[in-house]
Amino acid sequence: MAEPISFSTPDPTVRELLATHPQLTLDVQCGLMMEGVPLSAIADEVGTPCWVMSAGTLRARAQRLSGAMMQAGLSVSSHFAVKANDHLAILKILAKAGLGADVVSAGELLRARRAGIPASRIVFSGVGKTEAELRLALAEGIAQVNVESAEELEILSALAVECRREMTVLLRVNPDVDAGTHAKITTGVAGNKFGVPWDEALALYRHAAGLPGIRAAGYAMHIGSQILAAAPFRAAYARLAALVRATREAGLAVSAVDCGGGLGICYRDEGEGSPDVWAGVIRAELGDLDVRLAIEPGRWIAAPAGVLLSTVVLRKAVTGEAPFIVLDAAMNDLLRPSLYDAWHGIVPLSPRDAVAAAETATIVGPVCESGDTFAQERVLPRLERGARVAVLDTGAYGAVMSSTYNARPLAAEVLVDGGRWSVIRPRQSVEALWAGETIPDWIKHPA
Ligand SMILES: Cc1ncc(COP(=O)(O)O)c(C=O)c1O
Ligand SMILES: N[C@@H](CCCC[NH3+])C(=O)O
Repeated sequence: MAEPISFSTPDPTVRELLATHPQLTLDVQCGLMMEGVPLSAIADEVGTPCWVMSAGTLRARAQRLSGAMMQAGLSVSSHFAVKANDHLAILKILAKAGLGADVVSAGELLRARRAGIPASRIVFSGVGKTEAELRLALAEGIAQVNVESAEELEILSALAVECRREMTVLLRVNPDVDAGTHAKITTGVAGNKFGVPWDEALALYRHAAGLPGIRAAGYAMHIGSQILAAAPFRAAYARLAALVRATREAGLAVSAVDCGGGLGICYRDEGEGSPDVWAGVIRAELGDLDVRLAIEPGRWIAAPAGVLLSTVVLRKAVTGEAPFIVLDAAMNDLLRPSLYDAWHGIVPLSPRDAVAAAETATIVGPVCESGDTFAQERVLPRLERGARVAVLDTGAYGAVMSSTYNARPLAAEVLVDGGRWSVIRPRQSVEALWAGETIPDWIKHPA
């Protein structure tokens, strides 16, 4: 019989991870804890797979970010990138912490409004806003639309005139700066679909300033996500500052600059993006422009606040190779490893989930895709059938990117807040999967 691993001296793979994840603690008896709540108790009651979010971590990180901006002497509006986590409870917590919303669809706009975020604190980004979405933005009277092309500008102007409204517009500029992140989440190099090429931006801004229904107020930028170094931000903001100065020299007013989001977190051992460094770069490059400054953080605030709980369905031995550990969570729940080869920490929930010393194993989901792999040949405490684990840093781009592929219902969602916790979205039923589907009569009853 294997000796249980002592959680008072946890396995080094677990210890190293938890050293960079202070939002989670380890209790000798109860195992992994979030805000004093044993995650195994949530798994017992709600079952797995199950997303768990920490309200306290969300609040602390939102405060840490705005504190860093203030410390740098900046007055910056923060608009949470709703795409990172659009649950109403999460948006409500962040709204109460003083954040507005950066939205990219009518659905996100309406979610933000539903969560109580005032229209005056909502900005609308995105490369392909439909006419219906722009009409909604005008009708709601949101703070600003970040326009991404000459074509969008014309459409918005015509709609604003038709609706007898005026919309504040920031032109999203593509600075052609490599954010040094994964190619699929890089948005600010030439060839990306996002924004207006920076050397064409002034001409378009001049045009915008003369269009009816449009109030050209400034420029926006977002160069990518999971950015850990200061250099890409510095290079991009320097281009933005030069553009603001050139625009003013051309006799046009500029009153606002939106710096985008993108600050990265520590998934493994890479260290996390520093809010102080980010604030310092904004201050150095844009601080003396006398403009309203804004940021659009998503991942940095929400990712470390969440975990995905899962159970080992079975161990599959492969002669001469690392065994497969098949979880009940899959790529339909957490897509990031399949889509970006993203690394997420995996930690046993309690001492009884990790009964033997570490081994090398490949952690997969049950979906019929070879890409449904959470971790390739990872050294982890040995996980037996029925063992439960937490997949870390899934509070951003986790539940929001889920699908029901392979007819797998959406997982339950739980919110922990101090000692309390509550299910904030029950597990989807199997029946709900086909609830909206109909079979035409001519197929049901062929003549
Ligand atoms: C326009 C825009 N703003 C903000 C964000 C948020 O980025 P992050 O979650 O990396 O902070 C994104 C996503 O990358 C985005 O596309
Ligand atoms: N979905 C990406 C981030 C993309 C951000 C959207 N521009 C991720 O999970 O890392």
